[in-house]
Amino acid sequence: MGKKVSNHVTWVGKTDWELKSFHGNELSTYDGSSYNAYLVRGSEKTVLIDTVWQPYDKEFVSRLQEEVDLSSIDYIVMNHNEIDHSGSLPELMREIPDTPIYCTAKGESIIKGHYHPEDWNFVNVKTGGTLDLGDVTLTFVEAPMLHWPDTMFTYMDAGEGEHILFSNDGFGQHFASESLFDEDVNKEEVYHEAMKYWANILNLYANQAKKKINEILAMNLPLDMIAPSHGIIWKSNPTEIVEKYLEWADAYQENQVTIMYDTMWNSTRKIGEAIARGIYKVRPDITIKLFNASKEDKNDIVTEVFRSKAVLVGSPAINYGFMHSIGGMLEMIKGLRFKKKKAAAFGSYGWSGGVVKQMTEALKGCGFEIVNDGFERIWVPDEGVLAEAEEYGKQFAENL
Ligand SMILES: Cc1cc2nc3c(=O)[nH]c(=O)nc-3n(C[C@H](O)[C@H](O)[C@H](O)COP(=O)(O)O)c2cc1C
Repeated sequence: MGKKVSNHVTWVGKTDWELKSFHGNELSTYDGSSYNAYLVRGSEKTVLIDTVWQPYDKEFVSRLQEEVDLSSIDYIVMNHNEIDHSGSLPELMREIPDTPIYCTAKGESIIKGHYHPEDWNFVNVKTGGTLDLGDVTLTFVEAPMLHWPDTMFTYMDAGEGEHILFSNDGFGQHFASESLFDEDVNKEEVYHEAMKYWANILNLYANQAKKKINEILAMNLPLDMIAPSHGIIWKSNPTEIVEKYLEWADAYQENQVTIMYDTMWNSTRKIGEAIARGIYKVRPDITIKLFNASKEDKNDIVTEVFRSKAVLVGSPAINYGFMHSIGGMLEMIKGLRFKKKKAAAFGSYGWSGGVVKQMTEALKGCGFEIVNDGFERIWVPDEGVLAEAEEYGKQFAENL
C-alpha cells in the first residue's frame, strides 16, 4: 500500500535501503535512497507521476495494484526519464498499454531510446500546459538540463495545503527513510545529502537552475510541499531548500580550505599537514580539512571542494605523472565547473619531478584561479622542508 502525502496524493514509490552506489560507481549513496512515484487522485481523473527503477518494476506494479485499480489510471506523467524513474514503464504498460504518457518531446525520445516501445501513446507537453483532474490541476514547467534534456516539473494545485511541486531530481537527496517528510527526519543529514546531490550532479547546470528557480518564484505560486523523486518531501518550510539552491548556484563557498592528497610513502601527506599548519597560523578562522583521496569517499571530497574557497591538491610523482586517485578526482571536479575557487598543488618526487606543474595545469583546467606555482620537494621531507611547507601555507593563506 502507498503512503498518504496529502488528501489527493499517495506515495507509491520504492525505498531502497541497500543502495550504496549510483550511476555505476560514480556516486556514493551510503544513506540509501528512494525512487518516489506519486498517485494523484482528482475528483474526475487519476494520474501517476513517475515510476521506479527497473529492478523493482514487478514489485512496483503489484503494490500499485493494491493501491488502485490500474485501469482507473487515466494518465501517466513522466517528469524525467532516466532509468531510475522510468524503468518500470515497460512492466506497467503491459498492464495498461493505452494509457497516455505525458512528457516533454525530449522525454518521448528518451523513453523510445531506452525501451523501444511499439505503440505507446505519448502526449508532449510544454511549459504552461495543464491537465485537469476535476478538483486538481496539474501544470507543467519544462526544466531542461536539470539534469537531463527531458526534465520537467509538475505543479499541482489541489487547493488549501495542497500546492505541491513534483520536481523529480531537483531538490532530491539520496536518503532512505520510512518517513516521507523532512519534519520527521534528521534535517542535517538530509541537507548533507541534498548538498552532495547538488555538488556532484547539478552544479554543472547552476545557471539553468538559477534561471528556472527565479522564473518559478516570479509566478508567485503558493507552495506547500516540494516532492522530489529521491529522498524526503520538503514540507516544513519548502522555500528553505529553494533558497539553498539559489545560494549554491551562485558560486557558493564557505570559509573553508580543502587539502586533498594521495601518497605512497607519506611524504606528500606530511607536506600537506605542514601546509595546513601554516594556513592555520595565519588564518585560524578558516576551516581546514585534509582528505586522502584514495581513502575518503570521492563524492564527499567533491562536496567539501564545492563548499571551499580554496583547494590544495597533492601527489607524489609516479611514473612521470600523478596518482590515479588524484587524476580521478580532478576529472570529476573539472566536469562540475565550480566557480571562484583558488587552488595550488604540492607533492614529493624522487628523480624527475614536474608533477606539481602537471597538477597545476589540471587545476587550471578545472577553472580554478591558480594562487602560485605550488610546492614540490625531493624524497622524504626533513624538518627544514616541513618548515618551508609551513611557510608556504602561510603565504597561501595570505592570498585568501
Ligand atoms: C612506482 C613508483 C614510481 C615512481 N615514479 C617516479 C617518477 O616518475 N618520477 C619521480 O620523480 N619520482 C618517482 N617516484 C618516486 C616518488 O615520487 C618518491 O618516492 C616520493 O618521495 C614519494 O612520495 P610519497 O611519500 O608521498 O608517496 C616513484 C616511486 C614509485 C614507488
